[in-house]
Amino acid sequence: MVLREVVVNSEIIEYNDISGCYILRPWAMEIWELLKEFFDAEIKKLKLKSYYFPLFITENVVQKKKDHFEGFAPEVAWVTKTGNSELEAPIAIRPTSETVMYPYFAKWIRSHRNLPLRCNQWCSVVRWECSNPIPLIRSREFLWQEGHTVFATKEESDEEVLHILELYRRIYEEFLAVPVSKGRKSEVEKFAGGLYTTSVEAFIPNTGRGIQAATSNCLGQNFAKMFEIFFEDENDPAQKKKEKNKRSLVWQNSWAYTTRSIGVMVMTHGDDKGLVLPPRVAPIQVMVIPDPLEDADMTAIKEVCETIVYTLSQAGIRADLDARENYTPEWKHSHWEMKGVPLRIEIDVKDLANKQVRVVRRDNGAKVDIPSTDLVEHVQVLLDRIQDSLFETAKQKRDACIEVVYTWDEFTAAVNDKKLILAPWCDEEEVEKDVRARTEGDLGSAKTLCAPFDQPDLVEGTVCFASGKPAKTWSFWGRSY
Ligand SMILES: O=C1CCCN[C@@H]1CCCn1cnc2cc(F)c(Cl)cc2c1=O
Ligand SMILES: [Mg+2]
Repeated sequence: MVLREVVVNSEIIEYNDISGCYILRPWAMEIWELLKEFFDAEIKKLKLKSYYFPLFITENVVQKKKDHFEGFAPEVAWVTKTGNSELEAPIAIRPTSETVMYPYFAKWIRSHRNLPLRCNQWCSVVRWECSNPIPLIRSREFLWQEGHTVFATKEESDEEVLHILELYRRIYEEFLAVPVSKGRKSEVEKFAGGLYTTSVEAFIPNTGRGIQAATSNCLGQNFAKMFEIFFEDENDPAQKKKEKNKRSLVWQNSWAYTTRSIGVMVMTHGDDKGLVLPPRVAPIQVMVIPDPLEDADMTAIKEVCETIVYTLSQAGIRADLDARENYTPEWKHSHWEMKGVPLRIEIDVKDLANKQVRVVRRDNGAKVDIPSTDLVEHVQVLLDRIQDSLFETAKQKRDACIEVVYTWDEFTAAVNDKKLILAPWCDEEEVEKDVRARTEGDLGSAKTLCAPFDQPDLVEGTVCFASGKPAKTWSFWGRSY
């Protein structure tokens, strides 16, 4: 089932009249909140502080940095009037918050005692992209967190970039059960204003496209120069000798993940019955459904169901009961399968008599009768097994798509076979641009996804698949979202 159908049928998304804008319904927001709960707790351990900066950016601020943002100008949405009166100067809606935040970082940072400054905000951003919108994957407004941190030294900055990247890997692999590759973006793909960009990259086997899952940038001192963010570093011996107020430029990072993560999960695990939710992000992990025969004692069955829901909930399992009388059990089974609920518990009079329940797994359809005595342990074991099985299955599928190539012909064949390509590369920008040009097609061109930190051996003398020059690094290539 295609993404658009799954997200609507599973009640994750409702389409809205503005193209590229979507309503996130509870089934999406509860997943987002489970991810946020984990990530926010982790960054609070790193002493990140919560901020909220304005949605609006004055034109002169955006124009002042226009050289930096010139490539993005077409995506910026502007407010030009209120009521019937034109605004004197148009106001931009934030597509990202560097230009909103950094003038204040410059104001707030005077000495090294103000450092590190660690700012995170949970908000939405607007990017009026014109390429075809895809719910959750490419929308004109999306939810994200954006972390913006400021350090006195490059070492602190480098270390945090990787710490945050590991949190993003955990979000995908431990919660969404999506395998991702950590790596470094090429000079062409990196955040233009930064020093280097690291990312976690996912891959969608069905479409054969890579997708950037989250990004963690080291900005170096580039934005410090642009926004004049200095600090007086009494510890710097050089400053002792020179004039008192010799100041140093700060080192900065910025990092984000978005509601795109939910879309990647849907595409990774969905099947022809609809959504398949990894238990750790399932708003409901177990749905209890009474399965009465005609003249069954409904009250007795319902009581048992309510006790089961209560017992599971007390154990911290997100369980619910669907005892609606206006729907048949069969309707309910397919409804909750469509919504991807990991486990279904069916109760009928036979189960009542045998003091057991029937548990059905959403991921592989397995049915098992378990005693209603040690139900909690059984259910928790099953949920953990589903979580691991979804990840392992997705990892095998993704790994089966990886193709190692050494020549141009092997490369183009692999692109057409919708593979995730691993190729030795000379790491030259011009060569990457050339590959993109030469692979242009109606399905889009191939580009670098990342140079994985986990590098295979690069045998001496290996040449770049595209240029024939000495290869410097292995890189993932492919079509992408
Ligand atoms: O990736 C992150 C982590 C969180 C904070 N931001 C950076 C860079 C974002 C790049 N980027 C991405 N998209 C943009 C769209 C725009 F319209 C404008 Cl004006 C700027 C940008 C832009 O800078
Ligand atoms: Mg963009």
